[in-house]
Amino acid sequence: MNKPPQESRTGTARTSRSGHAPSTEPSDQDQPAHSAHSDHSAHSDHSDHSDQSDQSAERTSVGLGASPGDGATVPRQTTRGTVEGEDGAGGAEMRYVDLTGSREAAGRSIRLLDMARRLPRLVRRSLALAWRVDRPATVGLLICQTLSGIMQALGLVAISGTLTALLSGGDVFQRLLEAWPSILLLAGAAGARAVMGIAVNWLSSRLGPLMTREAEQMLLDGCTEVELSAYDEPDFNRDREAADRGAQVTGDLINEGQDLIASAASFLAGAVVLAGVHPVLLPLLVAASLPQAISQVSAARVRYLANLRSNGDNRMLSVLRWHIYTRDAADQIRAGTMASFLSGRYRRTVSRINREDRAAADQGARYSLVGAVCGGLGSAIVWAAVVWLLATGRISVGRAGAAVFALQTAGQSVRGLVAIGSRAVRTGLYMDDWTGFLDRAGGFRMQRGSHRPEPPAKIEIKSLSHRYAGKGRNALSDLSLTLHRGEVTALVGLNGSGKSTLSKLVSGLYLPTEGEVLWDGVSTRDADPQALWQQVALVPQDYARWPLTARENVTLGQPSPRGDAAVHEACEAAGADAVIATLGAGLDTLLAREWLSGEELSGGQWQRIALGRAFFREAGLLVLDEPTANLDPPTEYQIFQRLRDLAQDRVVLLVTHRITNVAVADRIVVLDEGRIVQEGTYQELARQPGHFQQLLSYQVTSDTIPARSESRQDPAPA
Ligand SMILES: Nc1ncnc2c1ncn2[C@@H]1O[C@H](COP(=O)(O)OP(=O)(O)OP(=O)(O)O)[C@@H](O)[C@H]1O
Repeated sequence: MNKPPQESRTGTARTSRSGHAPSTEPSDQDQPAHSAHSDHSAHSDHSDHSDQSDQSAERTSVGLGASPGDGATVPRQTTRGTVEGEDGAGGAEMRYVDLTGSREAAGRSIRLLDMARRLPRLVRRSLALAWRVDRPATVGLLICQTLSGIMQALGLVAISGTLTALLSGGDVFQRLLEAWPSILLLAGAAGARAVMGIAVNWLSSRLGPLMTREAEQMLLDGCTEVELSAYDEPDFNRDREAADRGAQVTGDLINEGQDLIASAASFLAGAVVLAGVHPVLLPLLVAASLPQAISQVSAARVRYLANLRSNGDNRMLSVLRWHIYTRDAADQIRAGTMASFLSGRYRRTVSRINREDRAAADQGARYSLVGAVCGGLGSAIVWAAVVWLLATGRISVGRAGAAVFALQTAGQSVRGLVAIGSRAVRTGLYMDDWTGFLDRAGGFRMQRGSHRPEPPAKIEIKSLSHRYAGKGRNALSDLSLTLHRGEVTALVGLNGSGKSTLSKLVSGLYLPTEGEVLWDGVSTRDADPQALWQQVALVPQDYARWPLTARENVTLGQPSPRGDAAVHEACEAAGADAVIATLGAGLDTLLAREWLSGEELSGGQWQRIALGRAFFREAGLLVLDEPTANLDPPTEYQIFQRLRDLAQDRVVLLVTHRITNVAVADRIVVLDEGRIVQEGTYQELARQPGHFQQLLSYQVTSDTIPARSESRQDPAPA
């Protein structure tokens, strides 16, 4: 089955076989909501939002997430330590590697103190990113937020002043006269706060998406800077997925940050008023809010951990969705009558997630209930204290009124602080994954030399061995070979003998685990990778089908100074000119059928475009890995005829199973189990007993296949 995209949301990295990154799957429905918060004191919706945010973060990351092909998928030990067999066939169901170990530990550390410790770092980090994407908006947001906080504090002081004046004894007119400055202040502060609120919303809804996109961009840039071998490492894939999820939620931090500041401001205002009424009230309020705060943090932790546990399943859902929704496998799902099998697996995965969610919801509700009961008792104590202070004449009626307002405001803000704080800390855990990945690029950042190679005259492979990450045996062992400019070298051998691996090592895509690949005497380790790849034209077995125009598919976005003339020349050499001629808008045609005005090509037509791509590139090394697998015989013939011309000023490495075609090569290298077992010209090897002769003997020709009339046992004539 075709691979799901590596980057389904952004559609940027490796593409599926069709090369069409699913532009909408699963992005739209799963995008974290960057909702503008119109009322900072309305905390009741936060937990919902945070849950959605967690869920969506999980799902969106999946799109980007590992494909079955990138090493991240293995039958998985479940949390109970067994391999689950739920596919109805008695076998182990494919599950993503449990990626949650270290993160689960981190999640368990969400405690009140830990939260308090992390918050300043989080605010700093989100401000730094905001500063990076839009400085004026960041400054504006900070100013408006601070002013809004001050207005809130002033409003509360004004309420207190108004109540004290109105509820004091004496003449009503006199009381009103005393109260009006406070009323004026109250109205002014409320008006100013409303305006600031609008400005804050405007600026944060401007900043949030910018921050998320910048975080994504930084992640994409980070990914292009890593060694190709990183993709073979489960750790890298795990960290990259986690980082992607982190990038998704960076924009949320701006909302969380502003909610935190708003809550802190209203708490401060309430605290100032309360402290003015009587010194015992504030500590009493904080103590009374503590149980509820602890229960909220506990509930948040339970939700976070449940999300972590469902990580792998969410990823699997995304992969299944990709295969079920998109056109890539639609024919095979139908012809293979797989629909009920796939949707059954989807349903089972969903029910596992539902189980986790339900358990978390039940547990969270239990915590909340205990918190609410304790909070209720705490409130009763605080209110009793106010009544007692009033009854014993320790505070006046006016002050008691002010205390009531202040208590409500401060109490609500303490709860808000804790709720938003726990959400922000969860966001911060995701963001840690993002920053950690960027700092280390998953530990695989390319660190090669600075030598800028010219088109190579000679590529020497010296005592080279290569072993892929996590593999118990070498893909290539102790291999030595020299490739020359002007020569076509063909690599032949059985499946898995190491041909593609060798071509990737020669191209500098991989660095050998032992030995060297020397381009004119300089190791690929010491060359600037970008400069080296400028000299590589590669047609891999699985070439990308970019959802770009035909022109861009050939130029790869790097046009020649000769313009379209060079594109047409390359296309002609690859037999792609005939393909271009059939396209509605010629080179401007978008090669993506699902997209508006796009056109779809056949497998062989795509292969011609991929070859045109390689011929267009003015590179010193041409690597063709099974370049004609999908071509019709005339085009295949044309390509092999062209190869000799192309080899005149470059090194050509050809990987093919079509043994009869390798006659075009100057030299044939036969690989078996990662070792060179034969080397020579076609004529030499064809005469020599050995692997090549065996391979040659399997080529289907009219001589080797018995004719139908000979093989058929015709009934004897009557
Ligand atoms: N990315 C990878 N990670 C781990 N192992 C790999 C990877 N790519 C290839 N291998 C392994 O390396 C060995 C050589 O693979 P390679 O693709 O080079 O063979 P090949 O000769 O090109 O095969 P084919 O003729 O089927 O294309 C195989 O055992 C394969 O499983």
